[in-house]
Amino acid sequence: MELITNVSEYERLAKERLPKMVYDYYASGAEDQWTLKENREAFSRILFRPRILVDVSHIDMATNVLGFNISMPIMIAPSAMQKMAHPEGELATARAAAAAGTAMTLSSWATSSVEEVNSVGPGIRFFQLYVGFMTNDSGLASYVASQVDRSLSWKDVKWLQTITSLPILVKGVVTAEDTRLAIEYGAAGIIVSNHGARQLDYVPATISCLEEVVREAKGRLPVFLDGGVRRGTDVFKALALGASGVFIGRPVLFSLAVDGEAGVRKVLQMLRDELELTMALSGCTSLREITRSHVITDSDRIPRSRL
Ligand SMILES: Cc1cc2nc3c(=O)[nH]c(=O)nc-3n(C[C@H](O)[C@H](O)[C@H](O)COP(=O)(O)O)c2cc1C
Repeated sequence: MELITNVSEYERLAKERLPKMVYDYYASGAEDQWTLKENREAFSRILFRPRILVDVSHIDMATNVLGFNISMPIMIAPSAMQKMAHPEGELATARAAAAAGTAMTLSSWATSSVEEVNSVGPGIRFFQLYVGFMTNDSGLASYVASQVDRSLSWKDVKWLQTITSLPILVKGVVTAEDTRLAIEYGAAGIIVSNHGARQLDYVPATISCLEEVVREAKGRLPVFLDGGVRRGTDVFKALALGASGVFIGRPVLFSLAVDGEAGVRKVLQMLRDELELTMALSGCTSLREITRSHVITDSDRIPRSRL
């Protein structure tokens, strides 16, 4: 096995190993793939304003999501059909997430059932009811998945609350308008996501939409982000712009394809190590200490006279 030193290397290795059709299904984005590229590039335009001479000998990355303690603010997004990447599919992902002490999400198009995934042992798991909605219960999720279809609307967020007391996260919010609606319809949290740039091309990168959503949310509900997170520095940037945590998608599929459970464990460990280093070099000892003033974005660079 080649020595792997960063998350993106798994994509290259997965490309060599996977049937072309499977690789293309995992890797591609919609149409011109502008948003796919932008999800990464927008991160690279955000720069740091590090602080020095802070005692960073102890760094705490633990956090709490909807009442669940997790070891770090990095979780696993739902992605369909993981058995095309590795025979153990979602079960390997569940084991790796549990070992890392973080949460995973089971896609509504998973190749393992809720019961199978739960049988690997305890772990923090979100279950997707349909693209856009997730809850954190097991038994109910499969029931609800069979009830909802493409006519899903905001009213269904309310309806879901009549059949479960579990918190519902709404995924795919990228505007202030939808943030307002998510709050109005009782969402417990929001995931800023463009579904890995696989749906509408030419939507902005998720990291570029994050502040608009965070500003509108005003702390009334937690805001998470996914899309293009490949480095610990990306995680730090998302937290600095107000995210409560991030989810990763393709890195899980690619590392699963290359090395199964061990690959996914390694991805989580590398991101954890990189986030820890970024915090140390920025002068932050806990997630709370990561603030907006630790980064500079495109919008900060627009001269005041033009605003
Ligand atoms: C092959 C593939 C399948 C996916 N399937 C689902 C899915 O079933 N449900 C869903 O909400 N999101 C799905 N997603 C989107 C991911 O949950 C996540 O939003 C996205 O991959 C994050 O971006 P990243 O891959 O750049 O990390 C899928 C993504 C990929 C790459």
